[in-house]
Amino acid sequence: MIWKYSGNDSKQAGAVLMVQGTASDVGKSVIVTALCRIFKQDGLRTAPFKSQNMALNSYVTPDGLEIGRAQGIQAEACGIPATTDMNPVLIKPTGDMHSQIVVHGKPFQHLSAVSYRENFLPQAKPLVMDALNRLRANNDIIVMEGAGSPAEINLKHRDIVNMNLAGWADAPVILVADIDRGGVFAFLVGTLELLDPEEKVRVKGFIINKFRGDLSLLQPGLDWLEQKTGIPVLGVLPFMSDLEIEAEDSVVLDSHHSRVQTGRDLDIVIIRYPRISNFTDFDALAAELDVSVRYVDKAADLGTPDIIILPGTKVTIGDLDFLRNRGIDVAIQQVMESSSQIQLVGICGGYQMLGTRLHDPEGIESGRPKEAEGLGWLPVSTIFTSGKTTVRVHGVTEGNQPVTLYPPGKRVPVEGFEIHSGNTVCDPGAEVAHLFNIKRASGEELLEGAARSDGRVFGTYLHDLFNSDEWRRAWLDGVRMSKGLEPLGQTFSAALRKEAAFDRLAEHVREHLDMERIYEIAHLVRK
Ligand SMILES: NC(=O)CC[C@H](N)C(=O)O
Repeated sequence: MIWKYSGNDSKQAGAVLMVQGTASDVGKSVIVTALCRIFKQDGLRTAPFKSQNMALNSYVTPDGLEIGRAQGIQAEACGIPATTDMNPVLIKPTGDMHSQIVVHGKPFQHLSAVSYRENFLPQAKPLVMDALNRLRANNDIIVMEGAGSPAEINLKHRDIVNMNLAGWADAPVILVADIDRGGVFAFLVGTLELLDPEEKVRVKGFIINKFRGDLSLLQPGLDWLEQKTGIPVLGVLPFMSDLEIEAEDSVVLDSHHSRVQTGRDLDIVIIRYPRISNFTDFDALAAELDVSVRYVDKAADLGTPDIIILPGTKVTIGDLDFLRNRGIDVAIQQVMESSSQIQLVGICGGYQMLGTRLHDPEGIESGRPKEAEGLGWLPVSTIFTSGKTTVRVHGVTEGNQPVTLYPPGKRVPVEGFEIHSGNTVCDPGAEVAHLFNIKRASGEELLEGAARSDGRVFGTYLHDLFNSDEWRRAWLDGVRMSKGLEPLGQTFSAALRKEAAFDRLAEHVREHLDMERIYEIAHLVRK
């Protein structure tokens, strides 16, 4: 079936449809992901767009630029390579009311919240509109996503991501509310109440998300809502507990991700510091049937895991202070001494922490020059410089690494991406075994990562590493064998699992939303 955009500027452009929410975490990005997959399934060239994203969870585009993770994943749901046009402005909070502002995939400036609002935002309209218009020129529909709530009356006049943007793009808006947290009618009616009349008329439908219960009990409320507002409810989406779609924001770690699974053979602890980056790196581990993953931010909760992982962090020295203030460094030391089987792993910022020293003479990470001693598990040091490496990589395991990590002599393929300002080198006179022989998408080849000779401690810059199926299983099986357990030998394909999750999500959303009406709202007509 062929759909055609019949809107005002239909000659040169694709359709636009915008999803906004009554609050953060109501499920906007998952609904955008679902719509992206549905439109793609229906044969439309589809792209996601979020003008400005605030997140520490990043995605590296095939051309080596950084955008918000959610837009990268949504591009995958659309079946297209991600570009920075899909998220031209990324705000990465570094703490102290400051953020690194990433524009079209490259660090632009470190700005305070006030200076971002007063100096950056007034100039940002052409930047975001050019990006959107490029996407429209090459696609049949752009699924746009708002941020937070469009009714933050104190912020509205400088808005570039909610109703102002909808106005510039003449985009119809669907407003999503989360019924699970309660107050759904007040959220919807209250949001409309706080919009200006010309903003209000942009709202063409509601979606009630995360519903658990009996629809017949909700129906009178929905009828009332439609009557009161004159805006249709496009559907009620039942709560989906096993989404298996990467979450956008680490607030989800407060809920389902931190739930403790028990009775699994391998217990993995991920240290959760305040500026954890790319926490979705560990989703594939959590999906292994013999693994439980726990996020821990207190020394007392460490227990005696089989593997401790220090994940990536936006601010390595700051989060290292956090870890020390909470005694987590000492607790890790004690756990490591309690058994010779436990492994300690660092990813990116976590790898940097495992070393002996961290130098930030220019204040790249937090705006102030800093120096710190590392945890001292690996004889490597890190220096932060203004150049930021953002690149996809692929490679194989190095031949000479400690045999405890993999079957000796076997080269196992790995892939992932790097996002860091720090550069890590071996300390003078020391020796480490490298983990991987990698090739960056930029062409450079290098030996990456470092392992202690007994293989119990290792660190790498590679995010997304655990989605390398054969490597993930070989490593976990090595840990199993060190515990006297049989290797499983079998695993799943993380890539196929992701595809299946997109399709399952799309099916769920199709079943419960009035898609015909949504096509109409987007001015898409069958030809
Ligand atoms: N992604 C990360 O963990 C980044 C680590 C560190 N903040 C750096 O920029 O080098």
